[in-house]
Amino acid sequence: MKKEVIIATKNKGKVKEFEQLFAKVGWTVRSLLDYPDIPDVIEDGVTFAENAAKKAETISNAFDQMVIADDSGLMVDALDGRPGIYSARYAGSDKSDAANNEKVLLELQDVPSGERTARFVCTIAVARPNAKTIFYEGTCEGVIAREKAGANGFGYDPIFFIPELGKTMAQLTSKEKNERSHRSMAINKLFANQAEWS
Ligand SMILES: O=c1nc[nH]c2c1ncn2[C@H]1C[C@H](O)[C@@H](COP(=O)(O)OP(=O)(O)OP(=O)(O)O)O1
Ligand SMILES: [Mg+2]
Repeated sequence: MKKEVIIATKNKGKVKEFEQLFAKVGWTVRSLLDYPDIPDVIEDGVTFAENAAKKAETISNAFDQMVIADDSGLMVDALDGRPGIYSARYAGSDKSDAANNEKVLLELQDVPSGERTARFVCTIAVARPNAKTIFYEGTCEGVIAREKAGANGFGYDPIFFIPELGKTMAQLTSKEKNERSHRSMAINKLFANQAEWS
């Protein structure tokens, strides 16, 4: 039988990437996009891990089965790590990627090239009935560009420039993004440690 995993997310960009990443091991992905009536989980933790755990555990309790959640975001050194856990709603409650990107670009307007370092962080939580939630983290280093470039991906991808490739994350193919992204690094750890959760 084909294996199936539930990911506690409503983010279409994440769902697409998880589908691609889990396809490598022959698993299919269900997400909260398949269950539109499930209310949003309030992300009131103070760390990526707390928010990931809350999303995974709430939905695991609802389905009484293993559920994976992803809490992720952009940490900009010149902004003392912001937007961090507030990445999704950085420019307001409507979670607009365009507005979030504009806000970061504006805040970094006067920051010189050498000081625009940033990283994407992804914490994945695996929640199971009657078991301790476990976590896998991945990061991806880059710098904040001067302007948006590229149309692939989602979120802050158009302003996240990877110097070694000379491209923003949004200029990468999904295969290229999946070879280096914070999300794929966390998922690789999850796959490598399957004995811990299955
Ligand atoms: O690969 C990425 N490429 C670009 N931007 C990214 C990426 N990964 C996370 N991000 C940004 C998007 C969002 O502004 C925030 C995640 O916020 P986060 O709360 O984890 O997700 P969300 O609210 O969009 O969906 P959900 O909570 O249902 O999983 O970080
Ligand atoms: Mg969220």
